[in-house]
Amino acid sequence: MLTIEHISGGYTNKEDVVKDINLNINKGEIFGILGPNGSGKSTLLKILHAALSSSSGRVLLGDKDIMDYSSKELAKKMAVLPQHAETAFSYSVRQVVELGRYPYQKGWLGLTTSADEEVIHQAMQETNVLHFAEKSVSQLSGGEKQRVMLARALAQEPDILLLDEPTNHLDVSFQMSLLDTLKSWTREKGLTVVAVLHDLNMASMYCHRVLLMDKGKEKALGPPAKVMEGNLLEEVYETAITRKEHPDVPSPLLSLTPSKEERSMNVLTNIEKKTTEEIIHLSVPFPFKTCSSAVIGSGIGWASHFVNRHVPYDYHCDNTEEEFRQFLQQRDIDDADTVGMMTAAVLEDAAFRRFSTEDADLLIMVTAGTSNAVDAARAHTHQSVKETAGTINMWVFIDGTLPDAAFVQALMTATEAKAKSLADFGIMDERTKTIATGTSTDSIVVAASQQGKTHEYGGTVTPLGRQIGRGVYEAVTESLSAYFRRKETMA
Ligand SMILES: Nc1ncnc2c1ncn2[C@@H]1O[C@H](COP(=O)(O)OP(=O)(O)OP(=O)(O)O)[C@@H](O)[C@H]1O
Repeated sequence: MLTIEHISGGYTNKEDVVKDINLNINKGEIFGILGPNGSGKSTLLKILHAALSSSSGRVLLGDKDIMDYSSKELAKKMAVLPQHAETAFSYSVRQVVELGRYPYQKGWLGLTTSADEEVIHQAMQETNVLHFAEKSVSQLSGGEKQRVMLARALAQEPDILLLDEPTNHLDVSFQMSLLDTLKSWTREKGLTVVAVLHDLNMASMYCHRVLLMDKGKEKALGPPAKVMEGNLLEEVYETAITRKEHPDVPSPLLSLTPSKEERSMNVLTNIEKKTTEEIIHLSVPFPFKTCSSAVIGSGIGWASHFVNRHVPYDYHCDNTEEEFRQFLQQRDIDDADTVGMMTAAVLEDAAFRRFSTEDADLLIMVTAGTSNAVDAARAHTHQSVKETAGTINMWVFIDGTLPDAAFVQALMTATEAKAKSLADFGIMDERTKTIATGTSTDSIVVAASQQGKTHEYGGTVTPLGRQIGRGVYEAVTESLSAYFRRKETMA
């Protein structure tokens, strides 16, 4: 629909600002133009709608060069929402939107027909500006003005909508609703949208394809999943950008990383530890990145407090998480900054391991009880029973930087080491009469300072994994020994 053939251009004869851009934009596509400040995005957009002529190359709309269209003809095909939309301040919202119909009006009087009125009404409805249609544009907020200008562009009934940073005055809710609306117009009306966007995540979520510009040239072109590669973006934007995957849709999610403050040395040696009959509470001086199955703070997150709470065997609560949050709040522990677990094991029997070697700097804590011992391989053969709070809880703190894969590998290594300890004790799943691999309510957190040494991997034979495997095995074994001793004494 829009063919851009080797376009170069700029503002003076000296140097082109846009250099040799060559691409096609398809009907019904949302096409994003990305790039740092001054990379030529707005200039390219101006060339696309003939507001600026190119020094070489050409832009075809259909089969025809855009320079061969009259301005009225072009305005019927293409509407533009510029970066700094000039508004006639004494005009009402309705009058501004009416200006969008000028390409269709005949004669210098420019009378609007009832068909025009209908289009104007619809454009105002779709941009949600109808309720202030009679208000002066000068009385509107930046975001409201933006919507009015969009309504004016829509009133042109264009095939292509060119937008220069359309979301820059809009709050997140309006940004999403604008882009959702544009997306539905591309599907329902076959509208084509070309938008300069600064927000990489919006571009990732809404654009079919993006052009990443750098110093006037194409740096990358294609679907967001291909173009939005962390290293490429870091190179172009000269800033630390991390790519993750969006939790709900298959689009990359880009996050910026502020420069990190100087952190404390020997953080695991100076960790604050408080143990009572009721809780083990460890605090680190700054939040650690956590990957956990705990009651509080499960999943991936950040936490500075780690709580292992003793509860009776018959502990029962309909809303365990809520009750636990209240428990923490009553003790002045910030529940939003905590990974919290429960156990029926006696906290005095907790086992700690601390290794600070060239390979890794880590601290491990384990409490263990085996009343719900289960063989994971055969659990399917018996009905689940009511779980009591007998549990193996494991904390693995690492002073180091772990990518996500290393977190997952560390979890695997720790779990395997725990299972080995149970096997060495010959702990049985009472229902299947086979060796148990854990208990049905076990919990784990791997917490990393995300400073200093990077551990790319945490598998069993990696430098980090070896220490985790050894430490967890030893700590589970020590804690289980104490548990059995206690049981024997009580018997
Ligand atoms: N009217 C103008 N006259 C002369 N030079 C201009 C003009 N407009 C822009 N430029 C220059 O052209 C270059 C590209 O500007 P352009 O506005 O296209 O960048 P951009 O990628 O849209 O930037 P931003 O993200 O800051 O909006 C810049 O160096 C800018 O100074």
